[in-house]
Amino acid sequence: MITNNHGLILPTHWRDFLSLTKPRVMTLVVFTGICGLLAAPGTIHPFIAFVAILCIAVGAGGAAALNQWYEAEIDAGMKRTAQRPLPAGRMDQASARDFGIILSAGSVMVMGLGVGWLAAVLLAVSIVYYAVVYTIWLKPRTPQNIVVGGGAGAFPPLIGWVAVTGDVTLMPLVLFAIIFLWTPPHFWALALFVKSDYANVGIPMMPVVAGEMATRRQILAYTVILTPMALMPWFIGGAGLIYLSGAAVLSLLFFALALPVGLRTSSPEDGMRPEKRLFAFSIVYLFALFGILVLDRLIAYHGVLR
Ligand code: HEM
Ligand SMILES: CC(C)=CCC/C(C)=C/CC/C(C)=C/COP(=O)(O)OP(=O)(O)O
Repeated sequence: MITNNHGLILPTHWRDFLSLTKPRVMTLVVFTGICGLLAAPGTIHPFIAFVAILCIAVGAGGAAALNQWYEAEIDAGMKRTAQRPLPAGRMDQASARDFGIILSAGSVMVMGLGVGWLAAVLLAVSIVYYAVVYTIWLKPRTPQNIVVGGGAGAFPPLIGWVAVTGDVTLMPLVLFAIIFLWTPPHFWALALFVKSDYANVGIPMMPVVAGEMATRRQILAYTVILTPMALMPWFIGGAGLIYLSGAAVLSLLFFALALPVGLRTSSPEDGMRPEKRLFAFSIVYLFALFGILVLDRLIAYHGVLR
């Protein structure tokens, strides 16, 4: 039992600590980290690989806890986030902050000592990027917050890759760029249907500041440039034809779903179904794209399925 900021005694369940790590969102973060690790050329002891992935998961969770510690008041004002442990009063701020610091610092230390210091530095950069650069600096200030801030979520495959190879080459930078360009359509599709939430708490998300139409055009623009980047692993010789075909089909589908969202000219009255569909598919897209990359690489490196 702990006392929250309103002086109330409320039980903090272990599940509240788990939810501070945003486990559902982080599944994709961790998955792309695993894929970066599996797609990298080279070998890594399975136990060290496990430690590397655990550190990415724990570090991302720590950064998410720090994000929620800093944003407790904002979260209280939005329907989507009001039931989180801090705004709902199930946890005090110091516990969330300390939990976030311990997970963040612990994951970087273990990564450095157990896996390698380049991977640890990249993990530290991504944590600071999400918890400080995005959350504290960009998010409350500019509608470009998620364009720049999205870089934080693009680090995991790079970290996974570096855990194996120990250095940064073109291929993991392309994987970084894919997630970087994927983030705007992913988030702005959602922002279009939760726009009023962000407006209520004064967060300058793109649909709030530039309007719905400008956001729609930008979703389309990022989807268009995402496509060549998604195919890039094949062009630079980092992936084979299995990946190329999968990436082409997925990108075509993504574009087909972004088109009705991007080309709308009037305020929709269909419950924002195309926007919801695009948001849902954005998640399937990234899971599938990275999954196919791993399949392609496992076949190339080890002749799996041969
Ligand atoms: C600055 C960049 C990003 C922003 C602002 C953003 C925002 C959001 C928001 C608001 C949600 C709704 C779910 C929730 O309430 O937490 C969501 C869902 C999700 N995001 Fe993102 N996201 C970003 C980048 C990413 C990245 C880089 C990944 C993974 C690579 C990711 C993976 C997911 C997943 C898997 C979900 C679905 C979670 C569920 O099923 O509830 N997001 N995102
Ligand atoms: C390894 C490492 C540190 C990875 C970081 C991963 C990362 C930056 C993921 C971004 C995904 C995310 C939870 C965005 C939510 O934005 P928000 O916090 O603005 O959403 P909210 O409104 O739901 O709080």
